[in-house]
Amino acid sequence: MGSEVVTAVQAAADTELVAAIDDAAERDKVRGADVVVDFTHPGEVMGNLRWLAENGIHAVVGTSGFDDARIAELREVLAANPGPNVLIAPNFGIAAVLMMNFAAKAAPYFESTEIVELHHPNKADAPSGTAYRTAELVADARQQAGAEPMPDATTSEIPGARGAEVEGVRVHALRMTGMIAHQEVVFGTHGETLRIRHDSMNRESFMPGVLLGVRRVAELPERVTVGLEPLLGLD
Ligand SMILES: NC(=O)C1=CN([C@@H]2O[C@H](COP(=O)(O)OP(=O)(O)OC[C@H]3O[C@@H](n4cnc5c(N)ncnc54)[C@H](OP(=O)(O)O)[C@@H]3O)[C@@H](O)[C@H]2O)C=CC1
Ligand SMILES: O=C(O)C1=N[C@H](C(=O)O)C[C@H](O)C1
Repeated sequence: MGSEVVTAVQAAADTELVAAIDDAAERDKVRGADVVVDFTHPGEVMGNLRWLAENGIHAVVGTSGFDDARIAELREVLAANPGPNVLIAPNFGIAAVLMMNFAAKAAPYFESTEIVELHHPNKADAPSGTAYRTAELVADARQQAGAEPMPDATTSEIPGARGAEVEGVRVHALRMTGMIAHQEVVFGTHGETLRIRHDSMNRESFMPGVLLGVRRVAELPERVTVGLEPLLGLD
């Protein structure tokens, strides 16, 4: 993803590349940048964001691994360092953002919702950040609608057979040679099912969203924004 960002930033007429680094020890090279784009590793990103906040640099983050606890920690870091904003996008694909938005809209109309995400086998984390965020959005929409818990009679299970549970929503992760990034949100109710599917065919597809974030992060009203939705008029 870092290489794709370098290409996209260099190709855009209104952005200039300051540096590209792949090691925390090289952070000094990005001093002077207005914005840093972070596609690193869930275990590294918080250290990077702390350093950027302390050095007054806006951050556009694609790295996965953000749960509520991390967001709360980040807000505390930013409160102690006035100035820069952080935009965290679980997925920069515009169609992926729409898929999550449509899933949240559909969720209250179905008894059951489960998420299947499919990625390349080099992915370090499971479930994907996109699946995690989708589960949060679905759970929130169901809660606001007063939905009952989803029916599930499973009493005997080989661990993992029913996937991971994120806020009551089951998430199933596949790692497959030949895949890039894909997700299907499956809804079921009496006599009807609905599937909302998103496919990323290449890594270039994330770049319009990344550039949108780079251009707009400084003007966001919140210090920490999760999701591209406000930049797309979808919030
Ligand atoms: N939001 C979105 O739309 C998308 C998000 N992602 C997410 O982005 C993340 C990265 O994905 P991907 O590019 O495929 O992963 P890669 O492992 O291919 O790349 C990560 C890079 O970050 C480097 N790195 C590790 N630590 C640091 C650090 N502290 N500072 C700077 N660089 C560092 C790694 O170096 P080294 O190899 O030497 O460790 C490596 O070059 C994942 O969490 C993934 O889920 C991916 C695609 C889209
Ligand atoms: O690692 C990836 O490839 C991707 N990571 C993000 C995620 O965890 O959701 C976004 C996209 O799915 C590609």
